Amino acid sequence: MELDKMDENDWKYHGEGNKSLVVSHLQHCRVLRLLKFPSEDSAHTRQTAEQAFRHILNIVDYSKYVMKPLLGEKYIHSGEVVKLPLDFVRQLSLKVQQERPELRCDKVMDTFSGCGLCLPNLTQLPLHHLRDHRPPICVEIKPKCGFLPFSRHITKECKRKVCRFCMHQHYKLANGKWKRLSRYCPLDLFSGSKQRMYVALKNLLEEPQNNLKIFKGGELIFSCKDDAKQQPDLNDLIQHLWPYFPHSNGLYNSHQPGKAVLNEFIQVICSSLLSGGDSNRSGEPRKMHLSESRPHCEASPFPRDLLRNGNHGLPKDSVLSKILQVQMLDNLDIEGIYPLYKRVEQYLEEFPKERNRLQIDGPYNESFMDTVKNCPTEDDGSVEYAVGKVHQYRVAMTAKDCSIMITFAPCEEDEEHQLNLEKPRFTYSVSILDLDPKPYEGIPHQYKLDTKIVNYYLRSTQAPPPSSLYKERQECTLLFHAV
Ligand SMILES: O=P(O)(O)O[C@@H]1[C@@H](OP(=O)(O)O)[C@H](OP(=O)(O)O)[C@H](O)[C@H](OP(=O)(O)O)[C@H]1OP(=O)(O)O
Ligand SMILES: Nc1ncnc2c1ncn2[C@@H]1O[C@H](COP(=O)(O)OP(=O)(O)OP(=O)(O)O)[C@@H](O)[C@H]1O
Repeated sequence: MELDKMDENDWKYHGEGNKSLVVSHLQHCRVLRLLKFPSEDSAHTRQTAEQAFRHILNIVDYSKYVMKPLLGEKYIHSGEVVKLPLDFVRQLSLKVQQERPELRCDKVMDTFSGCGLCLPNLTQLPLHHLRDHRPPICVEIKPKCGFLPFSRHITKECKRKVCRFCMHQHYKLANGKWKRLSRYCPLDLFSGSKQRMYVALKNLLEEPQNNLKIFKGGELIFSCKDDAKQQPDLNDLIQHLWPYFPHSNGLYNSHQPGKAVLNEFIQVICSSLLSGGDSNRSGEPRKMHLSESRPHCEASPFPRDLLRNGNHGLPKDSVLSKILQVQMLDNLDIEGIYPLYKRVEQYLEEFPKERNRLQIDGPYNESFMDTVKNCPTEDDGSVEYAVGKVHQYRVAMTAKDCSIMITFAPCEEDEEHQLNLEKPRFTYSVSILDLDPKPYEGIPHQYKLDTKIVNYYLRSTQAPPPSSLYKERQECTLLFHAV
């Protein structure tokens, strides 16, 4: 890719989140990730190219020196910062505008700094794997927080029983962010039990929201609809998946062949999420167990009587286990972190120059990583302890908001990295993306949001219904029983 010969016609819109917009190259397996800003915020126009460059460099350093050592080399692609011609970025911004979903248009692409991040296109597989005519399928999952908080600082008992994702659903529905509740529960996905993972993935397929996207040959084929009222088309997905699971025709006596295809598809996803674990002497994968946290969320639709105390847990080096371990660096919960944040703030008010030494805004290097790894377990009242815990919390927040990309394609018998399934065989790769640092200044917002989510959940699930509704409830108990 020659940076001085960039042509917007070589790129197309690929996707976006809250903070960045991604375009993919038409020929090469590359994407460009460009930052976005609130459209009403003209302040970013004053951000110098130098500051923007530093910002993106911080993102790369954080991925390289903090997240990579914690999550494992093999899952992370940190990318490189590139300086792009301003004219190219402006033309690109105009070109992609019509493709952007309406709900993301509250922000505009950064067309001022000329800085971007160049990464491998993870929805594709490197060419040498592609001996088959069927293009790779890529499943992107944003799993969110996979454990129940266990901190002694928690003041609301429900946080120990119902996971943040399930509680947050009620708040999102009330705010109009989504039109239907998702039945996905992260604790099921992170359980390591194939049954529970199956249910979690099935629920993601039924209501993907922003937690599931599927690509075929790099093109998005399944996600939440732009019009949130519409449900995604599972039949359409099945049509796309048929050629990858041809023998599923024979399963289920062909009564529900579509169901068999989805069933196999889910199994492939489960296997890749659980793969990568090393084995102990008897060949059994080493497991990670959640000793500190209750392993089941009371709001999950998974039937309680099917919960067994079997030896589940996640294989130790699997992508899910790696992410969960980093998420669990948040062992004080926001309720325990907020007072420590205030301790740091007070200290910085007195000694503003200490901000750099304490690496509040980076740089994200080995020394930052040392503070994260070697933070004392007991509070000695020092600012160092407070900063260490705040750093750990922010790292955990990144892991709670990252995405996993599983890309697989049919392969030939002798290829490495095969999923260990009877038939068919796939070559696959698993990566973790969106590993940006979460801002230190975001902590007060997190504290308020946590209170809102919990209070809203308690009000919406425990409040006595309005009197007229109550009458109806008594008359039709069968229809209105609590879920
Ligand atoms: O707070 P949450 O759990 O709602 O997470 C936010 C995400 O919402 P979600 O609940 O996944 O739909 C949110 O995602 P969406 O914009 O809703 O797709 C962002 O990922 C946000 O991170 P950032 O501010 O862009 O760095 C996320 O904010 P952080 O809390 O990770 O900073
Ligand atoms: N390296 C990559 N290869 C392929 N697709 C990518 C890559 N990086 C990002 N994408 C796509 O672009 C989308 C947006 O990217 P990303 O999640 O990094 O945005 P974000 O704005 O940081 O997200 P968030 O809303 O979580 O803050 C992703 O959901 C994914 O589909």
